[in-house]
Amino acid sequence: VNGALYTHPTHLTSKSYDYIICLTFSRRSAGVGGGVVAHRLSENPDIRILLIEAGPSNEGILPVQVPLLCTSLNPDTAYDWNYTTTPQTGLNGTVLDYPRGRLLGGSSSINYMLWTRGSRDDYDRLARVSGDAGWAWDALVPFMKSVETLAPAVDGHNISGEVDPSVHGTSGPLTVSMSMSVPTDRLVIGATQQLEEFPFVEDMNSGSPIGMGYGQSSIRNGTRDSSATAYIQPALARHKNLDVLLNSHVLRVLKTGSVNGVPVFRGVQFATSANATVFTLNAAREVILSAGAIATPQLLLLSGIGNSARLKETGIRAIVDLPDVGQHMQDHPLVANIFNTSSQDITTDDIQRNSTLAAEELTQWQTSRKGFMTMTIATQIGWFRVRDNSSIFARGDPSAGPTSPHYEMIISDGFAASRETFPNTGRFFTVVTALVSPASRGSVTLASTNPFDNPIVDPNFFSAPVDIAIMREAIKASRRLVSAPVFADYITGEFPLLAAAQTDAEIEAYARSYATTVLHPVGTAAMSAFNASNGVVNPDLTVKGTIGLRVVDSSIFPFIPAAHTQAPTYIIAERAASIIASHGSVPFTESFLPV
Ligand SMILES: Cc1cc2nc3c(=O)[nH]c(=O)nc-3n(C[C@H](O)[C@H](O)[C@H](O)COP(=O)(O)OP(=O)(O)OC[C@H]3O[C@@H](n4cnc5c(N)ncnc54)[C@H](O)[C@@H]3O)c2cc1C
Repeated sequence: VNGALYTHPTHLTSKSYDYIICLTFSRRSAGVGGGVVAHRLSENPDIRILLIEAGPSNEGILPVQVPLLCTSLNPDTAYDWNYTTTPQTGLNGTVLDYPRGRLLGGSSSINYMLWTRGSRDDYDRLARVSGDAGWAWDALVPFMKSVETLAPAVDGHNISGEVDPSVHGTSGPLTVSMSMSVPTDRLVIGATQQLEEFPFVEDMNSGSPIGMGYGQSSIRNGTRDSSATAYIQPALARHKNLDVLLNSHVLRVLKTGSVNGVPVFRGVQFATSANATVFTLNAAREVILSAGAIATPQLLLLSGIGNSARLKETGIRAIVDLPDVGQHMQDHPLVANIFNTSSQDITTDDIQRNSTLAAEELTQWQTSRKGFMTMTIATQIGWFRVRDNSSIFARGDPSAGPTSPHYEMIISDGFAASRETFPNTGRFFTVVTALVSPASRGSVTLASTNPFDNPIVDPNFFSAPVDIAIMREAIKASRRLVSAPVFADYITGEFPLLAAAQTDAEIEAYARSYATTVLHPVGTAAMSAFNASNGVVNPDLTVKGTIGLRVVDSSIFPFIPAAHTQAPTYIIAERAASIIASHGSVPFTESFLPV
């Protein structure tokens, strides 16, 4: 009993599907959002599901499997959409690479695997904004747990006190595990005991993340776990009602009729390349867009769903006037603060420089799934708030509430900067500071009506004054962290770029010169209440003003969670799958009206 994986549209043996998922629908489908939904829906043998992915399979690609090789998957690779941003005014006009995964599993097949859910207040705000109590933290805990199986650390070290098993799942499809131990663990945790400002947090996935704690990652047995490996492939192996079509680029969704004047969108157009044959399929029940926060708004706009006036200017027939499509984009900017060290231990810096050592580590990974290759980019992660009465909040505090941080520290036992040159000698310690509750808003808009042209991506970093002010405070905090007595013999100085930034103005200039993105776009198809005049999707994730069309991916967050965004996306996709499968009390039934 198994589903089928097709590599070309002409190979499809069926033309009849209840649900067509244009990647990311989670649990037995592709991308994070798409994979989860496909997996869950395929548990019902009475419905047929087709998942369409633009990219190739995730299988047999070594850097996709080996955690430490994750950074080699972008930019400009065959598995990356290779988007770039507009020149960022807040970053002195810099154009940033903007990777997104283009293979089965989507960005979860190329990401850095950090596993963070966000805070209680993040989800309670989502519930408030959407008017649906089902999106609140307490209501979502069962879905959070249903994603995960918590596993022991890859090196077998005792993880008691590093994670709270009671907040985790024990039988979900995706494995969450702790990294191997490294010598700097003792220093970072020591600093939490010496400096009140940086308390230790046993488990940052409990809803109250404030503090510094051990990082958790989507890694199973030293190998990347993704929506492809955890959701799609197991569903294909178990259920014959799921088909996956690879190498097929969805061009747009099509209006297939209307009910009482409401347009029905159950058609999907796709092609293998720009000049190839265009195929069309209709879903009996729904089309689910799970193409991620860049491609989902692009597909909606190409389908005539967006700001009607602007669509007409572009030459696209406007069908549904939803001005918020592609607007309100949010992302997390980061600055990598590098410190020189006196380290006498082998670190990832040595592996980066020494190809013989790297080859030995890879051999060790291949034979035993142990060693440095099982590590991702962080050992510890910290989540902190600027004090509430700070003058930088004169125009309001952008965080979701007291359990939500303003900034994050990602600790790396090595040189972890993408916009600075890796020196030939020396060992380093990096405190990446990321702005996790930003007030800036950007956009995704069409560059042309050609679905194969990349859209215009503008995260608009640091356009809100409070954002650069929080980043400045975060950078200062990184200095205070490494000034803890426990680091005295270890940190020997600051990397020159950081060292030169001393006054507030210099620190802000340093941030604008060296900031890049954590790659967490959201908000471009934002959820709002059923009766709201703004927003793109309803609380059940159906697209407003349509029948038969839903979005399940990271674009639906109206506010960016103060977290790395894969876990939040798996979580919303789990609930979405449950809403779809149960046809709940929500007005989902409209989607079943005959066309
Ligand atoms: C390099 C990188 C590192 C990251 N690191 C982390 C991390 O450590 N921790 C974390 O929590 N998050 C991380 N993220 C973010 C995280 O991976 C995303 O938030 C998450 O994958 C979003 O899921 P999604 O379903 O919205 O979109 P995606 O996972 O991007 O899936 C979208 C899917 O749709 C497909 N698609 C797009 N357009 C079309 C089309 N027209 N036709 C057919 N298919 C299409 C894509 O190929 C892809 O498979 C990282 C992201 C990147 C890119």
